[in-house]
Amino acid sequence: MFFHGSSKINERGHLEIGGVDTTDLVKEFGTPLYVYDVSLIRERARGFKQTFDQLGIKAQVAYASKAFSTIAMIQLAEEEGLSLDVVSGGELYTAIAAEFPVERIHFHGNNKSREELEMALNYQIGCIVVDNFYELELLDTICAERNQSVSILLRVTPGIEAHTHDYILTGQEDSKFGFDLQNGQAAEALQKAMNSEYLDLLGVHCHIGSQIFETTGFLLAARKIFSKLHEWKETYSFESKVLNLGGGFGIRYTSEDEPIPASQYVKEIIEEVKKQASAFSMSMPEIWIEPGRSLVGDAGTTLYKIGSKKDVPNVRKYIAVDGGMSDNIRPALYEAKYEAILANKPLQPIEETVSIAGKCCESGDMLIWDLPLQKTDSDDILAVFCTGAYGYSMANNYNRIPRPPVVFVENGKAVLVVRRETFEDIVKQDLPFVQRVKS
Ligand SMILES: Cc1ncc(COP(=O)(O)O)c(C=O)c1O
Ligand SMILES: N[C@@H](CCCC[NH3+])C(=O)O
Repeated sequence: MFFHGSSKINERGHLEIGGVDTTDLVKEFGTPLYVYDVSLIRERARGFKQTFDQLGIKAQVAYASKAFSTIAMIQLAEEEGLSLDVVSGGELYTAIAAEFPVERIHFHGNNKSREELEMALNYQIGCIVVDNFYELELLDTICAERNQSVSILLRVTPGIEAHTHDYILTGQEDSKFGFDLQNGQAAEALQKAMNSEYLDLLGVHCHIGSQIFETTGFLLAARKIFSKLHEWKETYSFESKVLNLGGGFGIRYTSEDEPIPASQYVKEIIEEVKKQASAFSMSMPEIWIEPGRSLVGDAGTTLYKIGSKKDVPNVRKYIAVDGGMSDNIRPALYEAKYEAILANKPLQPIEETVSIAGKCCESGDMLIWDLPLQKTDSDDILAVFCTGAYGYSMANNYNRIPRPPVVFVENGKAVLVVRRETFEDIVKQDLPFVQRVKS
């Protein structure tokens, strides 16, 4: 079993995170419960930033807030000097509610609405990452109506098949995202942006996918982009001030995963960009990256209570917990794998192999298949590791299950940063169809 960050087994023989006993967390906040190890998030953020600083490279490390967007998390990103990537009006609203410095906010998305673009312009955020011709024209029109300029990047698709799950690939030619680099669309977008009175084109952006374990894809993307940038310099006298290479750095969900350290991704990317810049006699652009998962993924642990069991003799033993695909849809969506232990008795000998089921009304609502575990009793606490990215942010109310609360732990203190949803919250938006007359 691999323990992340400050997670360890304490003298009471319980799982402890951030200096707080998880059984105490359960007593205070109930289950299911998302627990975040704040010092691990800080460590990850500093790791990225320090690598750029040590190598003297002008950079922005933007937290891709889609991985886990809450006011507290955005405040933490601000404290750590990160920039912020948002992909919707809701994520932008959260950033504004957290009073995140607007000049460090970058707005992504393949179908931003007029309202969302206007919201970004109202707040005068740092940069809009333009994804397609529709958006390019719409943004230009809105800016002209308001006589307001805005900094933009163009999202390009370099035609790279990174090695990851198909659903989280984004840099390939057949993708809904970005302007194709090879077929002339990116060059057409470049000219349109350069001809606009209101769009200040800072450079290009690309994001090749998520949960990527090798640097090859990033380096290949940098090479392809540079060769285009060189062409664009010769043809259009365009020089990219910024090169944003996105996020996607892989993390260790299970002991089979072997991610490389964040610093290595960054060092290799920098080396390649330097090499390309010098080969084409171009000036070194500012490098931006957008990690999401690698900042928060392994800092999150979900605590569940064990409930019902079902033995299918000679086949499998199902053990159900009080959450499931409503708080972690990743196993159902991507066949994502997780590791888990019993937080209240992790030192007891492993006695059986069980499969952890959620409580939703779906056969596919399975959190972990074939997990070696201690003998369980009802009310034992199951801790599933590495749920910090795309867990809470993709949580839903399927079966009208309230979303769990989020607790930040650090230096022996626990702070509730998202309260548990209630049944009242769940019906809050509902309106009656039939008006009941009170007698
Ligand atoms: C444009 C963009 N930037 C950054 C990210 C963050 O990716 P990850 O969480 O894998 O670092 C994503 C998600 O894949 C993305 O689409
Ligand atoms: N939501 C995905 C990653 C997609 C990232 C967004 N472009 C996951 O849980 O792994």
